[in-house]
Amino acid sequence: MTVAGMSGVSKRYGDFVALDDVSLGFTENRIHGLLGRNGAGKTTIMQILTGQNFETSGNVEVFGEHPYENARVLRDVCFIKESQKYPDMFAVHHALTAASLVYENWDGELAEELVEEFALPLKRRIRKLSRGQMSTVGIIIGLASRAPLTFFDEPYLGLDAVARHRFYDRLLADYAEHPRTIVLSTHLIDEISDLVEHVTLVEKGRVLLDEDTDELRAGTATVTGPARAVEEFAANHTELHREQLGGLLRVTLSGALPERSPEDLHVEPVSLQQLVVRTTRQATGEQFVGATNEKETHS
Ligand SMILES: Nc1ncnc2c1ncn2[C@@H]1O[C@H](COP(=O)(O)OP(=O)(O)OP(=O)(O)O)[C@@H](O)[C@H]1O
Repeated sequence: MTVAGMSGVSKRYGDFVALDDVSLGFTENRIHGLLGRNGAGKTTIMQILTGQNFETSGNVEVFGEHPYENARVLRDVCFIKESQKYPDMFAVHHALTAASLVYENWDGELAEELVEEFALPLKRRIRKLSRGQMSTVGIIIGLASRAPLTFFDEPYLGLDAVARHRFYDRLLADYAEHPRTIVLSTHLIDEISDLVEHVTLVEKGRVLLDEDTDELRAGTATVTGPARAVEEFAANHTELHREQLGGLLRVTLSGALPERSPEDLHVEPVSLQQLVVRTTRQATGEQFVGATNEKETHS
């Protein structure tokens, strides 16, 4: 069941089109990855779904209703973002107390455990916190709120790799015990590729991919071999990427791939990071020649 979605949504700021006919849905009790380059429109999508912004046209529904100024909907929604503002005098414990009053599923014990685990100074004023500590406040609120619909918009800024992985582990463990709908927007695709069950990729205000992670992986492969054999295999598939390696050709393909491939071809899975980069390049018509120009991280 879709708990939050939009269909045919556009968002304009003056002449600028931030969202262009976007249709997507976030399914109940799933971890979703909302991916895309800087300025793609991810935050705008999350703002609209959390009633903090308004679509120019199209339909938006969260728990069956429009979220804007809708207390009934918004009490079940938690939006964690880097730019969260707190009153000047607020210390960390004030922020946690405020959150405990807002979210009816708030788990105070979990919040306490996380404060200890992330070594967060409870009495320190929020404006004195380091960037990573600020992110930790958001992560703790996002997890302990147990809101049926939780958005994390790049929740890790300033956090070191150990703390980020602690967050992913905690998120997964808590989600296993208390399933809910979680939308994670991030640029660190490799780090979350085993976490997200569904991927929505946006680019320049349009949706490029909206698919379950398993299906995406199953429907994509990199095929390497003698050029003619690869060309034959590649016919009738969408080509995301092509590299010539001397006499060999390597292509990344998407679409229903045959279960068996000819013996002279080497077929490898594609990481989510590669898939996202290649799909985005293909959609934007960016051409990269040869392997040396590839600045991708491989997982
Ligand atoms: N209030 C505004 N007025 C004008 N343009 C805006 C406004 N808010 C956002 N935009 C533009 O809309 C586009 C989408 O922005 P958005 O913040 O949704 O991107 P994003 O995918 O979250 O990017 P990032 O990964 O860099 O955070 C950007 O080009 C941004 O500059």
